[in-house]
Amino acid sequence: MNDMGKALESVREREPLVQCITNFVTVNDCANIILACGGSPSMAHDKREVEESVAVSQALVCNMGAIEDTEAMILAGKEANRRGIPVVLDPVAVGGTQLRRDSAKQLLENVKFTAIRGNASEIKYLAGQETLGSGVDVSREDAVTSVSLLKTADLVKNLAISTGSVIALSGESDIISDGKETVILKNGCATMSRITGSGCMVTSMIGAFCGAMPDDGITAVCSAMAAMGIAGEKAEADRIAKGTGNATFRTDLIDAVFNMTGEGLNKGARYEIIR
Ligand SMILES: Nc1ncnc2c1ncn2[C@@H]1O[C@H](COP(=O)(O)OP(=O)(O)OP(=O)(O)O)[C@@H](O)[C@H]1O
Ligand SMILES: Cc1ncsc1CCO
Ligand SMILES: [Mg+2]
Repeated sequence: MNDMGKALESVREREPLVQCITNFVTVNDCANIILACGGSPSMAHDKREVEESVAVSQALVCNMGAIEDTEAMILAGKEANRRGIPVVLDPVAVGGTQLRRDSAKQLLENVKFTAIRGNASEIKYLAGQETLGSGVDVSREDAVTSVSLLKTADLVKNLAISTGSVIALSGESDIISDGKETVILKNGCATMSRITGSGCMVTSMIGAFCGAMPDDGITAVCSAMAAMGIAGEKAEADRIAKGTGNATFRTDLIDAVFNMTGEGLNKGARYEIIR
């Protein structure tokens, strides 16, 4: 993995246009977090225009939250693959319903993803494990503990090898692997799971970072996830100081990404690399 601070600086220099086909719940937050880290968002999602739209972008983000856009995601994903534009997948609630299981299968069969980011229930489902998560949040039983951390890191690494994608499993610790390097990131705070969309937002940021550095997926994904975690810690300190709740936390989280520097990212990142 290369320098995270430089990765953030390169997003700000290159201002990648990030085409997102995402859900109506968190779409505005995703657009604003892309702007906060230095990218430029486009949320066009109609199948009649996505190929044209992705052709002028530096990255594509496909988020399964609202599910109705699978056809548009495949059209856009294939076009991005043809052009060598990185594609990022957020498999929201993938194991939860037959429709989502089928959509994910179709997406993975038709599109090569640079990175896939999901919570433990979602990533474990993609790795072929039975999971208990049925909604968009991780189930208590799937959440990674200190006991299951290393075993889960193996699962993430193996999924990276079998898909050829950088896999990021988010949670109290984030586990990220490209099959060669596996990184455990320890930033963030529990309040991040008390707002909707912290996952969708970090996946959108991964899109921006991959757009700025398409040839260094592991650095792009780790840097975006560390930036999000550090921003969560800043927003949590603000929340405690002000006595506010999750609505203000969401705003403070986006502000903290906006105000983050490369140096702040390097100083704040807490991680270990397992080989
Ligand atoms: N308990 C926690 N401690 C530290 N960081 C956390 C915790 N829970 C979540 N996070 C952070 O929050 C972000 C979102 O991760 P999470 O696993 O909650 O995604 P998600 O379930 O897909 O969210 P959503 O679908 O609501 O957008 C990640 O950056 C992750 O590191
Ligand atoms: C709550 C919710 N429902 C569908 S998508 C979404 C956003 C978090 O994944
Ligand atoms: Mg999610």
